[in-house]
Amino acid sequence: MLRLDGVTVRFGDRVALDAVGLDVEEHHTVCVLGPSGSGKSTLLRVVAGLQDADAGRVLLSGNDQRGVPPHKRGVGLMFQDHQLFPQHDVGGNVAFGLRMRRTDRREAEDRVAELLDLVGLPGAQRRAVAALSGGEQQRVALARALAPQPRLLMLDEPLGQLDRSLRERLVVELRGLFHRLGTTVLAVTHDQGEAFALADRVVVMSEGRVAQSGPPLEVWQRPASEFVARFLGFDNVVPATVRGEVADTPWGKLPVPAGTPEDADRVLVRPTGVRLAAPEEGLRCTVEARSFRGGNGSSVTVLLRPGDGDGPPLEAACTLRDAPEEGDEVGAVFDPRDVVPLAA
Ligand SMILES: Nc1ncnc2c1ncn2[C@@H]1O[C@H](COP(=O)(O)OP(=O)(O)OP(=O)(O)O)[C@@H](O)[C@H]1O
Repeated sequence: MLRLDGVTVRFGDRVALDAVGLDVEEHHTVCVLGPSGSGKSTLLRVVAGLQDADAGRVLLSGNDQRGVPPHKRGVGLMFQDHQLFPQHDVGGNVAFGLRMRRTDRREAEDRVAELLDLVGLPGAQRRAVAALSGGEQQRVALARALAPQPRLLMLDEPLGQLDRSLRERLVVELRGLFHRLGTTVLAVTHDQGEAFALADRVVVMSEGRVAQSGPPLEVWQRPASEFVARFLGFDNVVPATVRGEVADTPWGKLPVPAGTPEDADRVLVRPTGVRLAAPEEGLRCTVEARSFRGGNGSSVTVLLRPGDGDGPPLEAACTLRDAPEEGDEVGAVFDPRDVVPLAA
């Protein structure tokens, strides 16, 4: 459906996109994830035709889009701040794209009603947009973007402005909606939770390049680099020398999976892979801090200071019931399944 091939965009001497390659399959949702300034919005703008590429090609259904104006690309774009028209009511907003295409009035009314049902705002046609909550405005913006039935729907921080509980609910609803409609979606977000919940595939960007791309679970389980690991919130990353099934690290010799390439020069230890045992077992540590994370497992993150005090701190995850107190001495035992070698 969509292919980017070596797309480069420069602003003066700043490279916003650096030879980006990306594929979005029909009916799939792809989420582009990355820190501020990594080039996410520029990527959407290039696909929409709002920004020219300095090099490379954008193909939609196999056709090079060079020179094709935005309104002829058949893509829908929903921006971060949803930009509803305050002078129009909800129905007028949703019907906007249909009016532009001179859709028959009766047909447009039916389509608007159908879309408002879909986004959970049945019968809201005559309501003023200013009188809607943030979440309701977001739904109207979504209905408006879906109305002209774009072959590709692009969302820029679709849930950016909303509070956490509403976002978590909407993300589940959106995923269901896109699956039912068979919509092909390219979304941009800096929120990894949102990306992982919404996407069939995530693309992590760093400084205008694709740092990693793959199914959410794969990226989560096997971050390709220290950058991706840290961006996903993993802080247990240390230098390592790999020999066979052992990595030599500041936390001692850690088990790594068989077949780990010896050019791996650091390892990530997922906090869930650090088991807390008696001090004489494993790496001796002092509990420096603990913070309650909530959630169903009542999880606690425990910050450990290894014995001699000069090694890097180590994070462990455990349940509230098993959490040691600050100042306790414990032994850290590493589970090889949660030790992830990172490529140089
Ligand atoms: N019109 C412009 N003129 C000059 N530089 C620009 C322009 N648009 C973007 N940039 C620069 O290009 C880089 C990528 O910007 P972009 O907006 O694509 O990042 P982003 O990942 O979407 O960031 P954010 O999450 O903050 O929206 C940034 O360094 C930005 O400053």
